[in-house]
Amino acid sequence: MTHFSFDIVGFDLDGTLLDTSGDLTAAVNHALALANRPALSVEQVKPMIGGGARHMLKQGLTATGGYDEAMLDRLHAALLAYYEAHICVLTRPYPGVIEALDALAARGVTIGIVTNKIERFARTVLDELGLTDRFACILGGDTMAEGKPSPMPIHEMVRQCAVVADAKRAGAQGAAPRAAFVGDSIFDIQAGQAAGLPTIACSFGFLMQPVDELGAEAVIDGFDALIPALDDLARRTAA
Ligand SMILES: O=C(O)COP(=O)(O)O
Ligand SMILES: [Mg+2]
Repeated sequence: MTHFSFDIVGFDLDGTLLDTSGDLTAAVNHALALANRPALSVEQVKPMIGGGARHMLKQGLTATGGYDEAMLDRLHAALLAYYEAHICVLTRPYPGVIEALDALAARGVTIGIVTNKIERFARTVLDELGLTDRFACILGGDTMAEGKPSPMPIHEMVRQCAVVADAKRAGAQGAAPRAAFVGDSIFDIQAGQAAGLPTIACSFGFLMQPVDELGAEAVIDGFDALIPALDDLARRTAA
């Protein structure tokens, strides 16, 4: 008999649930072109994603000749305007995401999102893909006073998901709901661990360094591995 013992699973968005690299690369290249910089490839941009759009643009400008703050402010605004207008052209869920979210829902697991994307943009992409209603909460980089790697938005995600999880587990009062966090960047793993959650790293995401160096409690190579990894992690981290 297997009891699925995480009540709450939090997910990062970019590079974890969704491959947003094509649309983010187009937005960076739009900003770089305004500064007469050469375009970057999707593979060059991927490791620049995960710390929010401004972080990504800084990296793009550094890779193509440097920047000053005034230039960064101007191009950041242009990047966001372009991205908002072209936010879901190439963006798709990774293979197996829908099936994995269905399986979690069937098990009564409450799921939330903590991304460093602007919350409004995260909601727009998820709306366009018809996924918004699956999540008990969607927290962006601008939702709380601090974004990942701060544990602040992870704590808030757990707090909001727990309200839903507790309502589902009406008979199981007393024990706090158990939560895990799934992400692709060092910011995700640091934020999750700082909030006291076991973490799972996605090897297919926008890695800033080799996945084994992230220090996550588990690694998955695809969404077909998510449920077994969560089951295993729940067993290993049971009190
Ligand atoms: O860098 C971003 O814009 C968002 O990245 P995240 O969804 O991986 O947190
Ligand atoms: Mg990410």
